[in-house]
Parts: sequence; C-alpha cells; structure tokens
Amino acid sequence: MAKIIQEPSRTFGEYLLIPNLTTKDCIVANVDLKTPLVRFKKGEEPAISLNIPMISAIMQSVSDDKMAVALAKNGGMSFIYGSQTIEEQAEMVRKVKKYKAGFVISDSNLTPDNTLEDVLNLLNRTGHSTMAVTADGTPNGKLLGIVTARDYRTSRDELTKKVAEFMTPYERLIVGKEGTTLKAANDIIWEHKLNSLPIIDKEGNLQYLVFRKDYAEDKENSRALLDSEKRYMVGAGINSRDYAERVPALVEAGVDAVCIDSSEGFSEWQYDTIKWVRDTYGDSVKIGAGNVVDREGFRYLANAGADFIKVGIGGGSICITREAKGIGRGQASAVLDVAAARDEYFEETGIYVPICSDGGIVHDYHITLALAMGADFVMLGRYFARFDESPTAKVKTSKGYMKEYWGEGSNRARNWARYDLGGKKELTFEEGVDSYVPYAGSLEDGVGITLHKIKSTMCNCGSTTIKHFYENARLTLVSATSIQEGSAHDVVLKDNQ
Ligand SMILES: NC(=O)C1=CN([C@@H]2O[C@H](COP(=O)(O)OP(=O)(O)OC[C@H]3O[C@@H](n4cnc5c(N)ncnc54)[C@H](O)[C@@H]3O)[C@@H](O)[C@H]2O)C=CC1
Ligand SMILES: O=c1[nH]c(=O)c2[nH+]cn([C@@H]3O[C@H](COP(=O)(O)O)[C@@H](O)[C@H]3O)c2[nH]1
Ligand SMILES: [K+]
Repeated sequence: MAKIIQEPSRTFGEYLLIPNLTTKDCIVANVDLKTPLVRFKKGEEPAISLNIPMISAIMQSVSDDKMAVALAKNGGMSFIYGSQTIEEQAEMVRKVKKYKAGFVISDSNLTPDNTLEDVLNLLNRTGHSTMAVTADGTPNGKLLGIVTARDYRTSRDELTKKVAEFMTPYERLIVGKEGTTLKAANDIIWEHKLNSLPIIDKEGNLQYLVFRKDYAEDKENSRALLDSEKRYMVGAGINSRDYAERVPALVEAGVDAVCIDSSEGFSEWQYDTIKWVRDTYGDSVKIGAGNVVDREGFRYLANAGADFIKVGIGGGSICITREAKGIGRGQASAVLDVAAARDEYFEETGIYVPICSDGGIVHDYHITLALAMGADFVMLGRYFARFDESPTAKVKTSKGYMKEYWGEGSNRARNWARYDLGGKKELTFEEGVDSYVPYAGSLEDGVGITLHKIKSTMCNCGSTTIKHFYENARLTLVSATSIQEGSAHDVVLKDNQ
C-alpha cells in the first residue's frame, strides 16, 4: 500500500526565525561564513571549504568560466554546465584555472575587415567598449590593433567603414610583454594614461587585456576562493552517462570538484558514477551527487561515497518538473529531512557529508533560512543569472533591463545533444522554461548585500558561525495572515501614487 506522509511539505516562505540573545561580540564583522564543501571525518578538516555558502547552478544560462571567476573572487564556487561537449567544458575549466587576477581574456574581438556596424553589434552584445583587433578575430590571435569608443563617431561615420580604417593600429599601441606582473602593467597604465594594456607573447599574439580598474579590485578581495597554487577554484557538472570520458578531461583541465547534475539522484546510475570515480581516482577527485529530497535518498548517495549531496526537486524558479512528472517536495521540508539524515549519519559513522539546498531561493533571507535548517551551502540559478557576469544576453524590455534565464530541462538547453531519456526523441517532454530575470548589476555588489543581510540575521540569532547558527536556530511556521502582517500594510505607499 502506498505510504502517505501526512505532514504537508513546506517551503521557505512559510517559516521565520525567532531571535536569540545577541551578545556584544555578535557583530557583522565577526561573522565567519566558511562552510565545508566535501565530506570529512570527525575531528578532521574538509579538503575543500567555501568562504561563503553559495555555489552557482550547473546551467548554460548561469555558470561559465566568467561567472566562475567572479564567484570564486567572492568566495564561492561555480559548477560549469555540462550540457556542452567535453572539450568545450574542459576548456572553460582550464580558463578559470589559468586566470590570473587582473589579466582578462578579451571577449570582444574583431578582424580589420569587420565594419563599424559589427563594432556596434558587439558592443551591444558584450557591453564592452574595448575591442581587440586580431588577425583571425580570436582572443589569442596576432594583435593588429585596438578599438575603443573614442575611435569612431556614430553620428558621422558610415556603418560600412572598416575597422582597419579607424582602429588604433599595433604600431601606435603601448603593449606589455608576456610575464609582465600586474603591478608593472598597472604602472604602465598610469604612466601612459591608458584605460587598458594588451599583453602579447613573443610572437605578437594577444594574451590578455589588463584594465585599470581590475588591479584595485584584486587587491581588495580577501574572501577569494583559491587553491594551494593561488588559482581560483572551480567545479563542473557531469552526468551519469559519459563520465568515463568527461571526468578525466575535467581533471586534466584542473577541476576542483565535479557534481552529478540531475533532477533526481536516488538511482543506480549515480551509484555507478561515484563508484567509477572512487575506483579510478580514490578520494583525490571530489564528487557531489543528487538531487534528493529525503533521508533514504541521502543515505543511498552517502553510502555510495558522495562528497556532498544536493537537495531539491522541482523548487527552482524555472522548474516545471512537479507539473510535468508529479515528483518533488517543498524545499524547506526536504532540507530539514535531509539535514536530520546527515546528522544521524555523522553520529553513526563519524563522517560528515555536507548538503546543499538547490533551487527555490527567492529572497536573500531564504538563504539564511536554508542555513538555519541545516544546509551547509546553497546552489542558486536565478540569483546569479541576474548579474553582469552571467553568460546570457542583457535585454531592454518595457519593464526595464532583463537578463535571459532558461532551465536545463527546457528545449532551449536540451538542444544540446546529451539530453536523451533513453527512449525515442518524440517522447521527451519539457521540464523547464525560458525566461527573463530583472538585471541586477555586478555580482560583487549583489553578493555583498546578500552576505551582509545573512550576517545581520545571524547576529540577531546570536551566532557568528554557520554551525552555531544551525545548532541554535529557532524557527516558527507562519500563517497566511502573519505573512500579510510581515509586509507593509494599512498604509498607502508613496511610490504607487
Ligand atoms: N532540480 C530539479 O528539480 C530539476 C533539475 N533539472 C535539471 O535538468 C537537467 C536534466 O536533468 P535530468 O533530466 O534529471 O537528467 P539525467 O541525465 O539525470 O536523467 C535523464 C534520464 O536518464 C536516465 N539515466 C541517467 N543515467 C543513465 C544511464 N547511465 N543509462 C540510462 N539511463 C540513464 C535518468 O534516470 C532519467 O530518466 C539537469 O541539469 C537538472 O539539474 C530538471 C528538472 C528538475
Ligand atoms: O525543473 C527544472 N527544470 C529545469 O529546466 C531546470 N534547470 C535547472 N533546474 C534546477 O533549478 C535550480 C535553480 O533554481 P533557482 O533558479 O530557483 O535558483 C538548478 O540548480 C537546478 O537544480 C531545473 N529544474
Ligand atoms: K529514483
């Protein structure tokens, strides 16, 4: 007979935190958000910890190399999407590991044969006014010149005018040689009043651009997530089919952790994937698995050897899995149940397997609630898609600037070859939507505000670490009317006049 869990499954919006005593040392500056990413034994330190409890979703519209660098700079980790070829994904990982703070691989590139119209289209697409002109139009081709907004006048110049006619040609450029330190590059930038400095190799190929502002940023960032060689850390999504080819390529590229990306992870496919990684690499390759929503799913993957386990089915902003398949669970109930299972497992085995709440974070305080409920960190899609650094287009709409955001289960994402239910193509159905999210500026600013809110709330609850917060948090369910009470009510807002 079917078993029925009588308690309805609940989501974050149905809970609030009750403050605990705030002692005088409980101030935002004292809050440490460091959190384990991978399993560890009682009394030992995890091999990898995050400096902030946030990772970015394994999605085409969220996590590429650019997002990975921006997030690692701020203490979190991106898992680069797996819905692309093995070579393309490994190349993104390689770019992050090769990234030198302040040295940017040019993303706006032209050939001398391009036209002013191409320049304007590129500007529209990337938002970057400094463009490299290379022989083959690639980021590492032979450098022939630079175009900036000062090189053309849209009111006067013909759209058909060739880049060769108005670029600053190589002979007139000031360039840095390969091996130039960031400090030296910055000195040249200041000395010559430049906005950017191209760095070239011995053959004259473009390597990087150094921008004036990046140097200051780099010096300020102390929460960056770095490996032992001071490179940014990065993860990557894998699947339970081509892992024997994909994982080696990612490891070769320097990936710090992989994660099996699936809507539903309580399966022998995932068990086999984890086992293959353990048999091939022992504990040296870190692997996350999921998603699960209950104790049974957690224990299965923990026993299989997963380094961390993701929680959440159907709660994502672009998700329609619950509608399409009728599986899932309210995100708060899922996290509470799995956190209890993790603690039970730790008691029994002395092994702590971190859990990640994946999807359904709408307000910043939902992250705080997820941590209070026992998540070690959260995975966010919509949240990160809104920033400059996400891979998608920024579009002007009647409701202001938006960024595109689509689900990995949408037809748009699945057009990539991997997707296959093992049956006929005509039998596939969509599990995600294609959408817009309001543009929200730079990741650094957005994450800064979010972290400040999380820390403030933790102080209200008398905690300066995530562990203490979880162990002491008191949560209350809220009624529909108390939710109403919680927003502005019985006043006429001036903005709406
Ligand atoms: N978290 C969520 O609620 C949801 C997430 N998604 C996202 O959509 C994307 C696709 O997810 P899924 O469709 O779950 O991908 P998936 O690759 O895990 O599963 C697709 C189908 O293939 C089967 N399968 C997996 N490995 C197999 C193997 N080795 N041999 C034979 N069959 C195998 C699975 O059981 C499933 O029926 C992911 O990025 C996922 O994160 C989609 C829906 C919901
Ligand atoms: O039902 C789904 N259909 C999809 O197409 C899809 N794509 C991603 N995901 C999952 O949603 C998470 C991101 O959720 P948020 O935007 O709410 O942060 C992600 O981290 C995934 O777990 C999907 N779920
Ligand atoms: K299953």
